[in-house]
This record gives sequence, structure tokens and C-alpha cells, in this order.
Amino acid sequence: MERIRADICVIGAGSGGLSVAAGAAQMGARVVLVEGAEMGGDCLNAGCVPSKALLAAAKAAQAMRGGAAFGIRPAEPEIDFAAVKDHVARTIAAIAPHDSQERFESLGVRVLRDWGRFVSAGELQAGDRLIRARRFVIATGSRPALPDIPGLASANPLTNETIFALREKPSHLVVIGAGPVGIEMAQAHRRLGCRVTVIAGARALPKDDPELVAILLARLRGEGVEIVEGARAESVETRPGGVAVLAGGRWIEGSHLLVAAGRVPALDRLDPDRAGIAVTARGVTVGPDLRSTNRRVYAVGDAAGGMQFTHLAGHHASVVIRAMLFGLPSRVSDIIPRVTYTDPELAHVGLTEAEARARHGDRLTVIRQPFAGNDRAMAEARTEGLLKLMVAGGRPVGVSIVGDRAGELIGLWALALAGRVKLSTVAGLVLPYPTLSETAKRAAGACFSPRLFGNPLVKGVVRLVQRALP
Ligand SMILES: Cc1cc2nc3c(=O)[nH]c(=O)nc-3n(C[C@H](O)[C@H](O)[C@H](O)COP(=O)(O)OP(=O)(O)OC[C@H]3O[C@@H](n4cnc5c(N)ncnc54)[C@H](O)[C@@H]3O)c2cc1C
Ligand SMILES: NC(=O)c1ccc[n+]([C@@H]2O[C@H](COP(=O)([O-])OP(=O)(O)OC[C@H]3O[C@@H](n4cnc5c(N)ncnc54)[C@H](O)[C@@H]3O)[C@@H](O)[C@H]2O)c1
Repeated sequence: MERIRADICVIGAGSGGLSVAAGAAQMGARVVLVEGAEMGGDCLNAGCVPSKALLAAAKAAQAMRGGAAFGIRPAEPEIDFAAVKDHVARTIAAIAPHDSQERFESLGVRVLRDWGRFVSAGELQAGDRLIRARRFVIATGSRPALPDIPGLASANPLTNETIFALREKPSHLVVIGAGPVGIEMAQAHRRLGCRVTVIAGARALPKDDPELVAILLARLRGEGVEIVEGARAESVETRPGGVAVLAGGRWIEGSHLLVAAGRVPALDRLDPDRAGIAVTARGVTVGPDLRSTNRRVYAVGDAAGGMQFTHLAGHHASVVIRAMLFGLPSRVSDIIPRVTYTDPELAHVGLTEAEARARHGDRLTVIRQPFAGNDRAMAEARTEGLLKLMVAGGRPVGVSIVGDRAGELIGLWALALAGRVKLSTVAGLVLPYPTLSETAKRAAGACFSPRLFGNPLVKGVVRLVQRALP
């Protein structure tokens, strides 16, 4: 058994683990990175990257159907499903070098390609290596949850781990779960020519503002995605040529089944109890500083049991690096934007309207800025959008946007919230015309216009000043 000593041992080479390893090594720490499967983790191989590549292909197909508003005759695209999957694979391959073993070794990281498991409070075994490190970072991510539905496991359903490699086009894709994974995959497959039915246990996209979700669902249904809400999948049967799912009192038959019913933390190979690390069904038990019950062990990303986003895993990495390398106090920000990359996109940062109402009560003002009032949206015939701004104490406390490029528009608001910027600053911003980002300025301005326009006091002052001015 080879014995290795390190300052920091990172377990898992996905979004979180790679960010910790790269940052720590480049700042002079001796880092060992342990990965049991592919470098890059879920985001690169089975998550963000392939899903966004598939959605991009689907958007290109949809553009061909949608020219009528511009005087361009719509055409039904011919879709080579296997070639679409080649685009997905090429996108992964193009990004992979950034996450590769070679790149990390060139940064000075010792990369071990094996599964890691704790053998004591300060030691991890990976194959025939024993790593003793001053600090450990659990970055083992999550994997798809398979709900306990009779017949599901034996139906061998697709998950995010297998669907991107499927080369034959599903004639009818049935999706269990209407979270971001289910809804993104539903739109992508529908636009690529599949019939799609989504089974939503409760309402679709339950973490998002229902008013904005309704706009997105109307679009999805308009494109032909069938969404059955309030219907838990109760039973699955394998049938000739496909599957059938019992939900909402009826059997829904399809050619392929995708399970997108949430995630479970990937901690099973890790033996966390051998190191005194408390875990729950959500993930490693951590405080706001991401420290576990073993003070020398941190957890980042999906394994830390909170929201699950690549950019959050990256932020977690910066929090633990600050603590591990410099001994500085650090905690996770609560300003974490999120985007569902459907078309229109659904984006959010800060408090939702419901959360803002609970926290600020009567002090809350909610402003709605429809995209229909934006010149660029009109020019592009993309007016189905809405920005909802929550304001308290003269500052934005939350923003939700559904609309074209909402994911790009939310960046400005993430900066405003993180910097505790006053709403008057956003209202006074000079933004290029015509852009969708003007919806931000318009929404902020709408908060002040009742106080400025039609105000007898302001009118009186203006008349006085006009008389006094030469
Ligand atoms: C379909 C889909 C689409 C998504 N789209 C987006 C998106 O657009 N934007 C976004 O922000 N987020 C998205 N996400 C979420 C995002 O992928 C995750 O939040 C992110 O990958 C989490 O990173 P991580 O480092 O915590 O875990 P992972 O990326 O899962 O990496 C964990 C790594 O640890 C390894 N590992 C596990 N156990 C061990 C062990 N014992 N020893 C050694 N190695 C181990 C695994 O093999 C894996 O490589 C999506 C997720 C899915 C499923
Ligand atoms: N664009 C993005 O940033 C992006 C994209 C995809 C995934 N993700 C992240 O990945 C994680 C996983 O996403 P997800 O969509 O798999 O999970 P999720 O937990 O967000 O949604 C799963 C849904 O499945 C439903 N469900 C569970 N069992 C069911 C049953 N038997 N019948 C019908 N419905 C059932 C649940 O009610 C839930 O709404 C999320 O945290 C998400 O934030 C992010």
C-alpha cells in the first residue's frame, strides 16, 4: 500500500472538487484529487453540458418552424437524431480538456483514478493508496433518485446518465418528474420530433414562481408537450415496444421512459461514519461554512445537501479554500441565481415573491414588467416574458424572470442583490437601446414613477423653478 501525505485531499472531480483542487494547488497547497469515474463529473458528462447542447439543437430545429411572424415560410426540419447526439458528444469533448487529468497534473495536483473511502478520521483509501491529509473535501456529487415505484427498476428507465448516449429517437418519451431536468429534457425532445408526456407529482417546477411557470408551461403545451400535473407515477409496466406508467388514474404508454425525480447524494462508497462524518438522506451535514461534524472535513456541491448547481459548487469551493488555506472565516452566500434553460428561460435570484412576502410583509412592493413593453422583444417577436421585481426598503430583494435570454438578464440583478445596490441606482443606469436588459431599468423606474409623475408636489416645484429660471 502506497502512503501519500497531502495538505488537502479532494474526493470527486466534478464541478466542486475540480474548483477546490485547481484553486488550492495554484495557491501552493499539496493537493490529492481522487476520482472513481470520469473527470468532470455530472456537469460535463451527464448534466449541464450535454443538456444545454441538446437544447441548442432543439432550438435550431424550432427556429425552422417559427418563421411565420417574420414572413418566412415555416418548414418542418428533418432531424438526424444520431447526428444531434454527435453534436452533444463533440461539445463534451471540446470542454473535457479543461477538466482533464493532464490539466490538473500540470497544475501540480496528484490525481488518483479510484474510488475513495474513509478508513479513519484522517485517512482515505483509494485502491492501493492510503492518503493522510490535513483537510478533506467531500465533492462526490449526487446521482439520480429512482423512486420506489413498482415495476420501475425492472423497466430499466433512462436517467440523465444514459439519455444523452441514446442514438435512436424515442417515438414517445414519458418523463417522470417535472423539475428542471424533466422540463428541459421534455422541451428538447419535443422540438427534436418526439412525442413527450411529463408526469408531475405535484405542480411542474414547484420551486419557481407559479405566475412565471404558467407562462413557460403555456409555451411548452403550445409546442405539444403533454404535462400531467398532480399525478404521481404509481406503477410501471414493461409492454411490447415500450412502457406504461400508471399516474392520475390512467395508464400512459410510451416508447421510452426517463426518470427525473430528483437526486440522492453519492456517499455510499465513502464510509463517512468511519471518519465521524454525520450524513442524512440529503447529504453531508454541514454548517454555513461547509464544515462537517469532523472539523477536518468539508463538503461542497451536491454532496453538501443544499441546492444543486454547478455555479454553487464553484462558490462552495471558494468558501472552503478561504477557510482551509488561510484560516479565514467564510460562509455560503444566499444570493445564488438559478436558470432553467428552456425556451423561454426561467431565471431567479434572491427571494421569490412568496418568500419576500413572508419576510417583508406590507413593506414589500412587487413590480411586474412584461416583455411586451420592450422594443427589442417586439422586434424579435419574443414578447411572451415577464420580469417580477420584489422591492423592500428601497432595494431589490428578489427577481424572477421568464422570457427570452432570462438567464443572461439575471446577471445584472445578481450583482445588484449581492452588492446591496439601491433600486435608484438600477433606475439611473444607462443601458443600450434596444436590449432586453432595459426591462431592468423599466422595472426599477416603475417603482419611482408614481412618486414623480402625477405628483402635485413635484408639479408645484417644477412650476416654481420654471418661473425662477432665466
Ligand atoms: C441533467 C442535468 C442538467 C443540469 N444542468 C445544470 C445547469 O444547466 N446548470 C447548473 O448550474 N447545474 C446543472 N445541473 C446540476 C449540476 O450538474 C450539479 O449541481 C453539479 O454537477 C454538482 O457538482 P459536484 O461537484 O457536486 O458533483 P459531480 O459533478 O456529480 O461530481 C462528483 C464526482 O465525484 C465522483 N465520486 C463520487 N463518489 C466518489 C468516491 N467515493 N471516490 C471518488 N470519486 C467519487 C463522481 O464519479 C463524480 O465524478 C444539472 C444536473 C443534471 C442532472
Ligand atoms: N438548469 C439548471 O440549473 C438545472 C438543470 C437540471 C437540473 N438541475 C438541478 O439538478 C437537480 C435535480 O433536478 P431534478 O429535476 O431531477 O429534481 P427536482 O427535485 O428538482 O424535481 C423532481 C420532481 O420529480 C417529482 N417526482 C418525484 N417522484 C415522482 C413520482 N413518483 N411521480 C411524479 N413526479 C415525481 C417531484 O415532485 C419533483 O418536483 C435539481 O436540484 C436541479 O436544481 C439544475
